[in-house]
Amino acid sequence: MPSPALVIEDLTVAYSGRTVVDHLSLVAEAGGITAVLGPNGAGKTTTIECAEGLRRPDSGTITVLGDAAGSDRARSRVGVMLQDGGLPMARRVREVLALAAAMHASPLPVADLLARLGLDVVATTPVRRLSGGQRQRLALAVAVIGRPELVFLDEPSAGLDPHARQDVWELVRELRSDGVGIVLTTHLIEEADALADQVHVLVDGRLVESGTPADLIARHAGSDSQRLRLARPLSEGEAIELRTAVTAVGHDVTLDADGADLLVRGPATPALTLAIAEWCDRSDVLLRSLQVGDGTLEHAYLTITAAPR
Ligand SMILES: Nc1ncnc2c1ncn2[C@@H]1O[C@H](COP(=O)(O)OP(=O)(O)OP(=O)(O)O)[C@@H](O)[C@H]1O
Repeated sequence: MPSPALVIEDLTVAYSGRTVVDHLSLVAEAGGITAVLGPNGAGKTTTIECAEGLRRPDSGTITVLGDAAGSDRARSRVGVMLQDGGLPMARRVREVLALAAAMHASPLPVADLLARLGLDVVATTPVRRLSGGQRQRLALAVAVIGRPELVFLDEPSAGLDPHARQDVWELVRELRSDGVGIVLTTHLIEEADALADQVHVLVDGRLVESGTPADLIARHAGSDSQRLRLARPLSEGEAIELRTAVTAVGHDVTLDADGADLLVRGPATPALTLAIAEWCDRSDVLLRSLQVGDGTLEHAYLTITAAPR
């Protein structure tokens, strides 16, 4: 078995005395797609920046392709998707990619990459005139042009339209079939489900769950929870009323309300479904969907991140 692409051991990072990554250990296999998930502020970007060698940890060790993170050898074999700030705004798209290609011994052909990511139509456009999604795709192109062995992608399809997202997913899958390891962060659970071989979930700087998407679904999206999606977020008063309505009909039923997405934990029964529907009718709230033990990664993710710690 090849050695892992990334090994993080006991990583701790604090900002002004506040610990944001807390004794974190995780492994990303070579040639696979590893997704790092977690709520806003969980420490994902901080962790990835340490692995990229862009941020110095307070303690812990990170090994990238067998070398210390941030070492010249590790950097030369890794591709990093820079956010907007990293792109030269005055340069034209093709020029940016040509410059990036010139820094590598055996780069991918610039024209091919432009076409694959739908950037050929803006090849002569200055970066500052690109849309958010086009900049995102250019940043991805810069990350992969040097044929890296491991690529770090921070929210690779954030802000992309559905077609552009499919193009990015296709490129990521092609990289994997070429044996490239990919570590990505995302808030799109659908993206992790579509791409990831392994998923790690961070909450408050700690690793709280790891496994394949199927493992996580089996462990956390059983029939003992139901997910509701409402047409609008509930007020605090409405959330209390709905909580009262569902707990009145079931033993051990609890409700987590976060915006318009709600998680009802407890045995699914027809009485519970009726209580939810009746409450929606009384309160004039449209129920967009109700999934019972739906077996999706999103359901598992919501259960994992809602659990009290
Ligand atoms: N340079 C910094 N100085 C101080 N605090 C920081 C700095 N960078 C990040 N933080 C804090 O560290 C915590 C973790 O941030 P980080 O960006 O790693 O989280 P994240 O999981 O990537 O979040 P998001 O999903 O919102 O991008 C947050 O509370 C953030 O406010």
